[in-house]
Amino acid sequence: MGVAGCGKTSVGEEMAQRVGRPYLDGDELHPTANVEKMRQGIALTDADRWPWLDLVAAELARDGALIIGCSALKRAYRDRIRAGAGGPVTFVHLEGSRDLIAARMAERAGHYMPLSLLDSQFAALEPPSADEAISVNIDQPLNALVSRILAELERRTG
Ligand SMILES: Nc1ncnc2c1ncn2[C@@H]1O[C@H](COP(=O)(O)OP(=O)(O)OP(=O)(O)O)[C@@H](O)[C@H]1O
Ligand SMILES: O=C(O)[C@H](O)[C@@H](O)[C@H](O)[C@H](O)CO
Repeated sequence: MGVAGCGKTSVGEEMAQRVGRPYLDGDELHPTANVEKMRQGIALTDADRWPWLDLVAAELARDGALIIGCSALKRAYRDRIRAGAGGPVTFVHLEGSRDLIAARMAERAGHYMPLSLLDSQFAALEPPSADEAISVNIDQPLNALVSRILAELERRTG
């Protein structure tokens, strides 16, 4: 979880490869209207996000081993996913500064999400506390970042 451009896809795909689990990008579950809104530089509302969050939860209910990338910016969104998943969900927050994420988004080509929406992403973000999620700083190479997450998951779940 985390704001646009924080690394959900990159980290999720790398984690999936390392642990041999499937990865699904939450972006693929957005209704077309949501994608069109974002493409036009209009931030999603709660009403836009609820049906999408329910699809994310349904995927987790279908496969509890799934690694899924989802912004899950607000506490209520995470609660909705937990409730719909019907089993334990571990959130990993990819934390980074606005400047670092803006720089990475500016370099990324071919994505519908415009840099202009980044401030609205940070405005909506309710960072999870330590008892709600694992938080990792994204200012490190991808491999190190994924190793840190896997070590923390191992420490928590054994
Ligand atoms: N640890 C890292 N170090 C350097 N670059 C990174 C790292 N993680 C991701 N990136 C780069 O940052 C950009 C954003 O990453 P990515 O697309 O994975 O983020 P995202 O959270 O999935 O974005 P969105 O939610 O907008 O789809 C990409 O160009 C990616 O290659
Ligand atoms: O909740 C939201 O506003 C959206 O999910 C966005 O975060 C994007 O889907 C994603 O991050 C792509 O950039």
